[in-house]
Parts: sequence; C-alpha cells; structure tokens
Amino acid sequence: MALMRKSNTLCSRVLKVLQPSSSVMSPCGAGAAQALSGEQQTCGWAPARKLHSFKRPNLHAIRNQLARFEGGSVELEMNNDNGIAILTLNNPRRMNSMTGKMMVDMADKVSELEEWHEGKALIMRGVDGNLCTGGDLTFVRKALHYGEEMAAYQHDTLTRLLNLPLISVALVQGHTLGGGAELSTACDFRVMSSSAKIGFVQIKMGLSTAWGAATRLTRLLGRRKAIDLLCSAKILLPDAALREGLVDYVLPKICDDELAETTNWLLRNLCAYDTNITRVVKSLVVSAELSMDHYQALDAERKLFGQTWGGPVQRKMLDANVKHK
Ligand SMILES: CC[C@@H](C(=O)O)C(=O)SCCNC(=O)CCNC(=O)[C@H](O)C(C)(C)COP(=O)(O)OP(=O)(O)OC[C@H]1O[C@@H](n2cnc3c(N)ncnc32)[C@H](O)[C@@H]1OP(=O)(O)O
Repeated sequence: MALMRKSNTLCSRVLKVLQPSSSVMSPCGAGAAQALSGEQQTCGWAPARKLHSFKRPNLHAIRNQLARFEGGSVELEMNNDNGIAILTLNNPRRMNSMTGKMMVDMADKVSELEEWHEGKALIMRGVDGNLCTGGDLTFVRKALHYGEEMAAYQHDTLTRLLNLPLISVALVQGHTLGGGAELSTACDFRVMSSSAKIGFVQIKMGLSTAWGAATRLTRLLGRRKAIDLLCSAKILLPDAALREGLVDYVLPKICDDELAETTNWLLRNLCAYDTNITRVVKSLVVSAELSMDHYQALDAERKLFGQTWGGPVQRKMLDANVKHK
C-alpha cells in the first residue's frame, strides 16, 4: 500500500508536465511557492530524499538574508518561437561571481521557468565571456557565518533548475571556477568555449562544494572522477574536460557568436522534435534519476507513454510515413 501511494505521488508529479497549469514535477519545485510560506516542513526536498525526517530549511528567511548582499543580477529571456530560454549571470566587474542578491534572482527566474510551458530548452551563461567564478568573495567574506543556509538555498534553486522539463545547457566560457563549475553541473549538458577553463577549486579555498556539485558530479561522472576533480582542484582546458566527460561539446576556435552556436547545437541535436514530448522525455529521465525504486520509475514511464501513444503528434507522424534514413 505504502509503495503504491509513493508510486502514485511520483506519477502524479511527473504527469503534471503535460498540464498547462502545472508548476511541474520537481519536488523542490512545488517548492518555491511553498517554501516562501516560510513554514518549517518535513522534507520532500529532493537532495535529501533519503532523509525523510530532514527538516526543510526555512528558505523564505534565508532569502531575506541573502537579498541584503547586493550586487549583480540574473536575467532571463524566454523565446516562445524557438522554445529556448537564456539565463544570464550579470556581475561582470567580478567575473559574474554570485552575490546573495544574485542567488535570490536566480531562484526567482527558475520559478518563472517552472511556469513556462512553451519551452524546450535553457542555456545558462554569463556576460562578457566568463560563466562565473563562484561565490563573490566580497559576499563570501561577509557571510562566513551563513554557509549552511546559503547552501540550502542554492541546493533548492539548482535542484529545481536541474529538474525543469527543459533540456539545460551551461555555456562554459572564460573562467568557470569554484561555484561557477558547480552551477554548470546543474545543467544537463555543458558546451565549452575553446578558450575556457573549468575547475572545482573549492578545496584550495579550504572548502568543500557549497552548491551541491559533489552529489551531481558523482552522478554525472562516477565516484573516481568526482573525487579526482574535487580533490585535485585541477583546472581543465577543453580537450581534457571533453575527455573526462565533464563537457559535451567544444565550440570551434573561430566562432563569432558562441551563444548563437550553442543555440544551434541545441536546436540541431536535442530540440528537433515536438515540444511537449521533449518535455515529457526530459521529465521521465528526471523521475528515473530521482526515483528510489525501479518500479516507480517504470510506472511513471508507462503512464506518461500512455499519454503520447495515439496522440496528435504520433498520428501525424504515422500519416506522414516517416522513414528514418
Ligand atoms: C561560495 C561558493 C564556493 C563554492 O563553490 O564552494 C566558491 O565558489 S569558492 C571559489 C571562489 N572563487 C575564487 O576563489 C576565484 C578567485 N579569483 C581568481 O582566481 C581570479 O580572479 C581569476 C578568476 C582566475 C581571474 O584572474 P585574472 O584573469 O587575473 O583577473 P583578476 O583576478 O584581475 O579578476 C578581475 C576582477 O574580477 C574579480 N573577481 C574575479 N572573481 C571574483 C570572485 N569570485 N569574487 C569577487 N571578485 C572576483 C577580481 O577580484 C578582479 O577585480 P578587481 O580586483 O576589482 O580588478
């Protein structure tokens, strides 16, 4: 019974992807609004799914504290024509390192993306040729008493980002260091500029990862490579990053517009088909990854499949007699 209840909850969360009024499937995602109620709740909070008794942090209170550390912004453009959104970190004087205010901005933009039903994909990038050099050290110095709270806030935002029904890509440009490298792991894919450098340098700063990258990197690359990258603090050039499997595509050396090239890469490779079905497939992968139980994931997969089977897109393709040459 308990298993069935759990399974139904997961399915209903995933199924919401297809419903225009949905705030989507992320357990945290339901979250931003709930979280802002400021109530202490028992955790349905994704990063701590195993810790059922974990108390949900009071994200509303943390948000108010973080907002006081000003500087920079995070901006969002959503293009309904091609279905691609651009999330831009903007703190160029400090190489797009993140202040508390930028963390709050980013959480708000992720909430907007959770409500965007026309979207297929998302590109995260920074202005002026760097993705991000981690925490803004001016902010870090003033917030040394506030590490766990900041981490909880970022975990919530970045988990919601990772779980969006959009295919997400980090555009790794210039210096992508510390927390910047962490942000890139909150996307499904990483596209790297031929002149960029990426490194998890936290250990050199006397820190472990603040924004959830140890968890995500281990899932992405496995235990051995995650330990290597996190404990060596090595800074990787594109060839090595590609070889390690950390990045998926290195942009050509001669490239006038790296954002446009990344957009084309996405459109060519991952966004060629129907928007709703692309969102469903992304959500299935999220549900499979989040699921504690193989049968729950299959249950969700079967129910969602049932909504695409016999639907207008399939019928159109059958009528068109498509040949996959
Ligand atoms: C809290 C999150 C935590 C985590 O994930 O766990 C971290 O992110 S820890 C890592 C924090 N980041 C750093 O330690 C980066 C420190 N900066 C550098 O190593 C260098 O600045 C650089 C990124 C290698 C660039 O070097 P260079 O090309 O020589 O340029 P400058 O050093 O002159 O930088 C230009 C300008 O930008 C400022 N800057 C860059 N990064 C940060 C930052 N993270 N916080 C604040 N300011 C930053 C730098 O200070 C320069 O400003 P001015 O001195 O005013 O010119």
